[in-house]
Amino acid sequence: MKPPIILINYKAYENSYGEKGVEISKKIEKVSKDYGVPIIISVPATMIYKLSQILEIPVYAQHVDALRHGAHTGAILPEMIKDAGAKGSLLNHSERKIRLDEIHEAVTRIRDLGLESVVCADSYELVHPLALLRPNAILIEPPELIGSGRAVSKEKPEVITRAVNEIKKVEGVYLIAGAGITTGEDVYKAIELGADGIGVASAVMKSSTPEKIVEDFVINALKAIDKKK
Ligand SMILES: O=C(CO)COP(=O)(O)O
Repeated sequence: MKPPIILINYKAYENSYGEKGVEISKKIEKVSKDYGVPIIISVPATMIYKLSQILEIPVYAQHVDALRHGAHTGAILPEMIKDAGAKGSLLNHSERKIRLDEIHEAVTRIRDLGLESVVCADSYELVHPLALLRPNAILIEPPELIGSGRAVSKEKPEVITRAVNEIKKVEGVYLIAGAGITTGEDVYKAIELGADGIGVASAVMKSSTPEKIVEDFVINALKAIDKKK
């Protein structure tokens, strides 16, 4: 059975960068190693190099610009995140949306560079069309539940089940679910509903004991996967 996918999006929370960013990342890596479960962290662009140097878990960017080398002030190109040590990037997050043609270009360039992409979808209807672009995974997240503490798996389980049906139309693309994931039970439920894993931000980034939250998520993800066997 393949391991669950756990993606922690640091966003721009206070402990997403600097010494605090290093500290939380080391704690997350320890849980990943203790349980043998890969945990992806998507970090601010300024932290990619530093964290890639000291960690073995996959470090992702939170966004890339689908642009080529040239006169683009402030741009973050796929080549730049690769050079900094990133293994991949999130794309099209609700808080950082890009156009469909930009998603297509970014996914293709990221793949050509040997990196991975996780494309966010804010409704299940977009899961199939976005999966046709062949990212590594789609992250389904109803925007109204993001940061709410009300988990998609409990509040809108039908979004996950419908997204799971959509992803089946395309082979080899994983489906992960996020928005409001707070407890181990939320994680268990998401995987029970058919997701390959979860995406999370605030429950981890705003916790005073993030390692305990992540451990609880991992234990429950493993339990849910085990039950599916
Ligand atoms: O946007 C998210 C992950 O990308 C989810 O955010 P929350 O876990 O804070 O709801």
